[in-house]
Amino acid sequence: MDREARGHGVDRALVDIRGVDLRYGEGDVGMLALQGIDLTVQRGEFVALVGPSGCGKSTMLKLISGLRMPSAGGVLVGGREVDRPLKIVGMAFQSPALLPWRTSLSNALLPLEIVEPYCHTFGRDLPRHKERALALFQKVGLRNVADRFPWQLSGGMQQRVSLCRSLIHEPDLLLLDEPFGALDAFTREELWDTLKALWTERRFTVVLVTHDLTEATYLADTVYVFSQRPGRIIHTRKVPMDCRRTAQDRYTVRFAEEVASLHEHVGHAQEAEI
Ligand SMILES: Nc1ncnc2c1ncn2[C@@H]1O[C@H](COP(=O)(O)OP(=O)(O)OP(=O)(O)O)[C@@H](O)[C@H]1O
Repeated sequence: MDREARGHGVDRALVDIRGVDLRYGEGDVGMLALQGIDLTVQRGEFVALVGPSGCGKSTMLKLISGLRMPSAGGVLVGGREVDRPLKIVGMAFQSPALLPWRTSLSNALLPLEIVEPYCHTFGRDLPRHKERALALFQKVGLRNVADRFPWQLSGGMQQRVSLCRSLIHEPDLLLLDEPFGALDAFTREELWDTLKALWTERRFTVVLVTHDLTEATYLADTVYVFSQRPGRIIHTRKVPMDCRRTAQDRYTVRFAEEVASLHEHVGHAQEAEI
């Protein structure tokens, strides 16, 4: 497809997934996890992937980050075919997975120690990196925890450190796999606003996997609903920004209708034959 045919929108795409199938394993023991996926994420867009358990949402993140290659079709990130794990990606998961022997600050700095090009000058740039990490800590509501170890922090604090770690190298693309799934409702909602504020300020591109339709509606510009395995996109929903600007918007009829509509589509996905 030439540039004209792809149109202006696709030219701004950071992630462009075309006709992708992904199969785990070979032959009779192989299993088709994703089928015929076409999905474009624009630069600065916030996208959520929802759908039944096992429909291939996390597999989508593995494809985008280059941890898995498609069995058919192609994945472009920043206009380049993804053929190896990407460096421009930040990732956070349901488990914060912090290293217990490192302090919070040292955990947050980890990507700078191992990701190119930062790793080459890590020692020299450490004071500057620390300053940046502490500023990020402030932004996500972490105070006086830099020298504490993960086991001295609450789950919510650990997840905030994990969020800082995923953003410290200023990635273009943030991939989030149910990062708030294990938190209590109050902390989870606080972190939605933390993430929203960071995204509004920095406009990185986000792909969020979640089971929480309120979370998807509140945070994402576009929500993709996946079918049961093999995962296909069965519904694409643009969420109007004016119904999700502030936490109070979540209690409006308009917002509730958005969530209810998504719920219906996920319900159809769950009922559908495999
Ligand atoms: N490394 C792997 N090898 C074989 N099968 C796998 C592998 N990883 C995932 N699968 C299978 O692929 C399918 C999709 O898994 P995936 O984790 O992407 O789903 P998901 O939608 O993220 O699920 P959940 O919502 O439960 O986290 C599942 O059936 C899973 O068992």
